[in-house]
Amino acid sequence: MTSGRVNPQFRLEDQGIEGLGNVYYNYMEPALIQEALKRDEGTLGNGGAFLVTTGKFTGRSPKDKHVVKTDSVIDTIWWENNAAMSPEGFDALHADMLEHMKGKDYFVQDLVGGADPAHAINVRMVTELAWHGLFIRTMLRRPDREDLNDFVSDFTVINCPSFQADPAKHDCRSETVIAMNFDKKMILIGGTEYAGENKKSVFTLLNYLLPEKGIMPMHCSANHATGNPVDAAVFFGLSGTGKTTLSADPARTLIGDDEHGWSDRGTFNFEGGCYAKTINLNAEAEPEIYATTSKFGTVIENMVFDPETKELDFDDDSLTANMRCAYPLEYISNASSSAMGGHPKNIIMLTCDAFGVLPPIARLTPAQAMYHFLSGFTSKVAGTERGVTEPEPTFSTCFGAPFMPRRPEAYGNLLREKIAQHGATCWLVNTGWTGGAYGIGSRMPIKATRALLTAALDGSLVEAEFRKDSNFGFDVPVSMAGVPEVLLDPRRTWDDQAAYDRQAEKLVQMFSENFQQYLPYIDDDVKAAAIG
Ligand SMILES: Nc1ncnc2c1ncn2[C@@H]1O[C@H](COP(=O)(O)OP(=O)(O)O)[C@@H](O)[C@H]1O
Ligand SMILES: C=C(OP(=O)(O)O)C(=O)O
Ligand SMILES: [Mn+2]
Repeated sequence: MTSGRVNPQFRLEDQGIEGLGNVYYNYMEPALIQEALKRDEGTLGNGGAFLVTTGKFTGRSPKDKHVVKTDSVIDTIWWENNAAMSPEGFDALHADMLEHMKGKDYFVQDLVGGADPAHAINVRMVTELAWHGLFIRTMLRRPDREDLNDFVSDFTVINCPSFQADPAKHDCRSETVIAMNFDKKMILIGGTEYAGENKKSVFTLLNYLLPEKGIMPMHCSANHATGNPVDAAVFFGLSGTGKTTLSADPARTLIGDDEHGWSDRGTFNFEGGCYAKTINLNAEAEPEIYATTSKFGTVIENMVFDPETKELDFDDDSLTANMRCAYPLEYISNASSSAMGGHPKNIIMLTCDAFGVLPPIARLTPAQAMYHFLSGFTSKVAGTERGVTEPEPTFSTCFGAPFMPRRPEAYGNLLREKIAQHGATCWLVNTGWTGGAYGIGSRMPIKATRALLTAALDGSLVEAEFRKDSNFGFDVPVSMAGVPEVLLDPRRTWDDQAAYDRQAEKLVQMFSENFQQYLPYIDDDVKAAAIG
């Protein structure tokens, strides 16, 4: 049996996917929730939210992500960062997955990645779980119902959590697999229920496709001054650094919380929804995000709740610290309906410094911005990747290495050209530790980060007095209304200032060692901005 709305010329059979049980094409939210409940995939929460747990996998499995080594991509993929899979391994995986799918029900969502129609791609998501259908429908962009009648996908993603890969046969690392085949225009996901893999696969795909069109794909959130889309800002950052939290600013209009493109026309969201962390989510501090957790269709992943009242426990991280809610952009009252904005006037690079060395904000020259973008210094935050249980310092180039199929310079050079062309002001913002390293100090108060960002974005911060940081060479404001002055000078926040100096020296050394790999690829001005 098949039901729902689909292009009659582009059914699963037309893609060689046959022998399934029931196929549900483009079911809308209430119908997906009904099917998910029927299958006991989760439970209904307050306001019609849908609550699920994902078992063993509650974060991404970056080591299980593979790119298929076909001739057409052999010279463009950054193989040091992307595990290869042989075409033969992929074909075996594909065949075995299709066999495994036989007789089982599947959900198909025909969706769009990219809010700017000029640069959008059609993505068909085929999911074993009804709630994965609901998740990805929430997260990507939903075409008009009528447009489904002639929808043909550019790429197809099949997500089958009950499938277990065989490393010997499928040329992968474990039973969990995310395999991207750019020639066959297909992504196969197996052995994990963590919903984030769905959206980050599409992101990785766009990160591959868009640079060829001169579009800079960015792991960033974005917003603009309310009433003035031309005054846009982007916030780069690896998972857990504050993209979602800091872009939801009541004083500004939200463009998106995680993945954007920068074209000749300005910034555009790839997605139509947000995916926020709910750990310690607080109604006073984050009222808008908090409110989405009791709205219809919000997908709530791995949160502990009271079975009688369905009340959520925001402090209980016993399932994972990476508990999440996924909701459509419209659930944030000041979200942009077009999900587009102008060329970024300000570029923020968020870093979660677990060493407590970096200042809460620093102004970067364009060369320093390029240096920090390529370096991507930050921490992996607990729960976001399998095996990470406490903040783990890392250099994640482009602030999103796990999602970058091309070499870092491909993205770095595009960003650099665009910064030069549009005269963006760049900032490095530490949302990590202050008053000592992780274990001694504390996380930067969100209030201070917000106050500094507000001043950066409204133009008042550039007027402040700055000091040149002797370790890192960037400009740090000396004082700012609403922010305790001591906070601006991390050395003074430490009890033991000699210990600060030692830690800073160590970090400078780490930057310098990490950057060696980029020296052959960069210009002299960026070399001059290098640290150490
Ligand atoms: N100074 C700060 N700035 C931003 N986030 C902070 C700060 N201090 C603590 N946090 C917490 O860190 C987490 C940031 O996560 P999130 O905004 O989801 O990051 P991302 O979207 O980049 O993955 C949130 O749980 C937030 O409450
Ligand atoms: C969905 C994710 O992204 P982020 O934490 O950057 O929002 C993830 O890393 O799994
Ligand atoms: Mn986020």
